Amino acid sequence: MTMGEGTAVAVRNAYKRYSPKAVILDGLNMTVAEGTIYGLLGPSGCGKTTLLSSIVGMRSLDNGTIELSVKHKDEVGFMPQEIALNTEFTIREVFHFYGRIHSMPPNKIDKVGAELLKFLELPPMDRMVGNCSGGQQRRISMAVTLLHDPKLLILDEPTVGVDPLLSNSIWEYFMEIVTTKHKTIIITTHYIEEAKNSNTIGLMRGGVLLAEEPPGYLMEQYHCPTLEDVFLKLSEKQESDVNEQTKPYPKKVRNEIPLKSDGNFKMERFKAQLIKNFHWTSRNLPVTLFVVCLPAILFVILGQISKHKGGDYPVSPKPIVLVNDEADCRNSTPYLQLSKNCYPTRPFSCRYISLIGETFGLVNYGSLTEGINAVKTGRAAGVIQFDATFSVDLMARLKDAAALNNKRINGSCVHVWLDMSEFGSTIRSMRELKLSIVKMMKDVSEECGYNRKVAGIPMEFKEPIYQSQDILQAIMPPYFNSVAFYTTSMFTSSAIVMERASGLFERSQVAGIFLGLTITEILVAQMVIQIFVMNLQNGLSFLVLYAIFSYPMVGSYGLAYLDLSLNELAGMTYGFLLSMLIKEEQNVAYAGIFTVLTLFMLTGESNNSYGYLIKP
Ligand SMILES: Nc1ncnc2c1ncn2[C@@H]1O[C@H](COP(=O)(O)OP(=O)(O)OP(=O)(O)O)[C@@H](O)[C@H]1O
Repeated sequence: MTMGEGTAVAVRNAYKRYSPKAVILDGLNMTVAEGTIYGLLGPSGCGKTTLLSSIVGMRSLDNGTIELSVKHKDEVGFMPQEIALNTEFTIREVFHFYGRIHSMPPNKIDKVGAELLKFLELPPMDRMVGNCSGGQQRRISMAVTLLHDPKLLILDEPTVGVDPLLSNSIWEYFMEIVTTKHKTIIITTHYIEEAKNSNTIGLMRGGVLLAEEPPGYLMEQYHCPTLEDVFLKLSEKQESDVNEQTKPYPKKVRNEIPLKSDGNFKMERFKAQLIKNFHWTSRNLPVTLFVVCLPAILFVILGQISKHKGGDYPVSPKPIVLVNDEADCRNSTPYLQLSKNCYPTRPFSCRYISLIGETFGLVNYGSLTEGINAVKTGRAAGVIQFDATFSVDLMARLKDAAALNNKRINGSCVHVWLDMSEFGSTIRSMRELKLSIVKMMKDVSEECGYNRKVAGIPMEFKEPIYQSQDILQAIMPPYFNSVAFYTTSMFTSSAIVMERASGLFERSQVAGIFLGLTITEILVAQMVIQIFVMNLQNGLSFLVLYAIFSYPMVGSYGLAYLDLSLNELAGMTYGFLLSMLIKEEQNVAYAGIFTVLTLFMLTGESNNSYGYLIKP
């Protein structure tokens, strides 16, 4: 198809549907002459926005063609129905963002911006967009559309919420720029009266244009005093003309977006996006601080624990109940003769109690039932019970375990019942209890002339090759990585999703950002900010971990930092992916939580603590 001379927009045989039953454009034809105002009228939901967004290349038709006399995105000004502005920005910042995208020099942006401000009766430049009224925000949106003086203006309901006087002067302005500057304007409005000022009216209904003529001509031809009456008449005619034979919906074909932008990467657009991201980051200080400080705060908490408890999880603050049927260790230290050469001075149960007394709070109970009851009612963390023959049986076990019957083997055991509901503290308790019994047996063996090592379990853990046996040190890298991955992915995805939610993408798409080639600009600009925030986060965390809490660095600081940064890069990439796949902000957050929990639970990051259980 070739467009006729003097035609600004030609839509031919346009088909579009969102579902097989909801056909929005049904073979629509539209012709907009250059240097005219085209008023597109039709009932709510008839597809006006769908048509306009197809013209500017935000949506693609299923079938049909669109041709424009302008070829470049810079030559189009699109005002979407939503306000589509960053509410955390001042009016000046908004003007400069869009001005830069269109390669306007800053002084020109200020000059034109000031004129538009005056004409559209807007508040001062330094007012936050979010602090402007709804009507003012719409007018800022219109100012942004007019700022770069585009040849083709596409305005979706520009005069909603504007008082009649101002609305009148806006229309006068439109008529003036059409005449003096040969601009072309397509406008949708619900106020049919004001549409009379258009050069051409397109009446849209049922996926087609019922008529496309000058308003005066329409009223005259259909003998109607108002455009509403014309519309009513044509609608009735359309109803009666309905052809029972429904024509098949054409096959979907790939349509070229009619507008092009300047290559893959344009410095001015990149700078605009970067400055905008920087403003966004500084204006959303709580989010930024959350991202920067979260790992450091976690490390302060973990660091406090490790400082007080020798680098381990603390044991429960609740006491452990002792039920000692062998001896009352508080009153006497009875002499104990176990063999001819061996005279340990105290019963083994008392020696063991002394050892564990350094770590646990202990309380003596008379019976096992009472002790168990104390645990069940939350007054104690566990019960330890010794049989009356504990020392004798344990000594016999040391000398010749193979000769013992079950009763004596049982009598040589420390019986332990623990409340396992507090996982972190319980694994520490189990470890302490096990280490103490091994230590006591080794001491006794030595005292009785045996080799110390015989008393231990036949396994010896040497210095770890990687990581530490200290649980808090061992869990730190995976914790750090998980938090860093989560915060970077959330920071990236929420920045993009929030921008999309406010409709900014729609407008910037037309201005040349996003879609097609210039996604590079968005990615790079986001990466620059993200890397800045990431380094703040890492620097603060390293300071807390290694300078304040003096955590040992087993490897190299450089490699640890690099590892963390790569992990954050993965987080950032994942954040981009989430923001492309998911539209709603809160769903992105849910997806992020789901991912991190899944990674944490299934990839072994949390398994450090399980591994700890089997260490002696
Ligand atoms: N992305 C989408 N997915 C599914 N349906 C959609 C989508 N966008 C629009 N629609 C539907 O398509 C129809 C046309 O919508 P459109 O926004 O183009 O109408 P409109 O004429 O601009 O309406 P209004 O005057 O109220 O703004 C509506 O029924 C709308 O619900």
